[in-house]
Amino acid sequence: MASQEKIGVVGAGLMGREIALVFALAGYDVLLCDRTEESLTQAKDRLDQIVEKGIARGFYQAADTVGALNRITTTTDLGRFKDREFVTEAVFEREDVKAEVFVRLDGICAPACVIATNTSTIPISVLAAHVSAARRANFIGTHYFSPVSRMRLVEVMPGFDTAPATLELAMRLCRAVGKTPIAIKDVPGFAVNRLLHVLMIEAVRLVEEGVATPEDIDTACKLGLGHPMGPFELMDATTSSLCLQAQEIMHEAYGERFRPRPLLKQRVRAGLVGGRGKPGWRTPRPS
Ligand SMILES: C[C@H](O)CC(=O)SCCNC(=O)CCNC(=O)[C@H](O)C(C)(C)COP(=O)(O)OP(=O)(O)OC[C@H]1O[C@@H](n2cnc3c(N)ncnc32)[C@H](O)[C@@H]1OP(=O)(O)O
Repeated sequence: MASQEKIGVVGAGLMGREIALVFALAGYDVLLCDRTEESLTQAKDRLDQIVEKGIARGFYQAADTVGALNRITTTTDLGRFKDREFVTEAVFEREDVKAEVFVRLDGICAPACVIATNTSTIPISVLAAHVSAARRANFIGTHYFSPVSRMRLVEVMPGFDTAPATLELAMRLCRAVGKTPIAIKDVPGFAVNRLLHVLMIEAVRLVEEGVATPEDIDTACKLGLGHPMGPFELMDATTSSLCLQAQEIMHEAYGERFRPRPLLKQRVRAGLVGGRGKPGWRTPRPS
């Protein structure tokens, strides 16, 4: 078998840790970096849970998962990325936070290393401006969907200066880890988030107008449209704060049709954002 690329993932949160897992399950050697040992331990615990559940449900063979988990090395030292050949950034969805990571990676990684970003809304060419002109040929967007271990789509976006070989490599690696990549033009929100947030904004508007409850709207989407989860369950799973951020970026880019609803803004300011253990639209406040 031809030697596989050495993979790096920066950010061990909801997306990064599972991106690391899918590469490791496909046999790749993965280095996963985050700022603190605590977040790395949390990530490993969560991956253990995902794998355990996956084995019980017949998605994975127990023997394969032991090897896969062993193929993920964790570190808080980005300096160790100098031997990596394909690095995916999956840190907080803010340009300044991502920019800091790109500047550092650009200085550490070999010239041939490809840097991919898992941004969901920020244009790739805007993020590519934070690496050197030479690196921009090796810079690309690969947008995974949550939960990454289960969702098969990856949107792949070349920026203005991305080389065709970088696009080919990204598409090949996505397929090698069992995903279905689609090549998308580099616009804010790409394709999926533009579709998703139109639905989410209208769902919140229905609640504001008292037309239906979040629970009934989720039921409507599941039983009437065949969606696996309703928009409020999905906002809770991905967090309302991340949804608001995405809508703000797309509102700035496209105007009125993505203006975040006042109720969503108010709930985020009140801390009702969802996510694990936090109250959301459908997850109750602790009594
Ligand atoms: C934010 C980004 O830019 C864009 C996005 O990622 S948008 C999100 C797109 N994702 C979706 O629409 C996923 C919708 N969900 C599904 O299709 C189904 O739940 C599924 C196929 C993932 C799993 O189905 P199924 O196995 O029947 O459900 P279930 O076992 O209950 O769910 C698996 C786990 O994934 C979690 N989950 C489901 N969707 C999630 C999501 N979008 N984000 C985070 N967690 C999610 C569930 O809470 C559950 O967690 P647990 O293992 O701790 O209990």
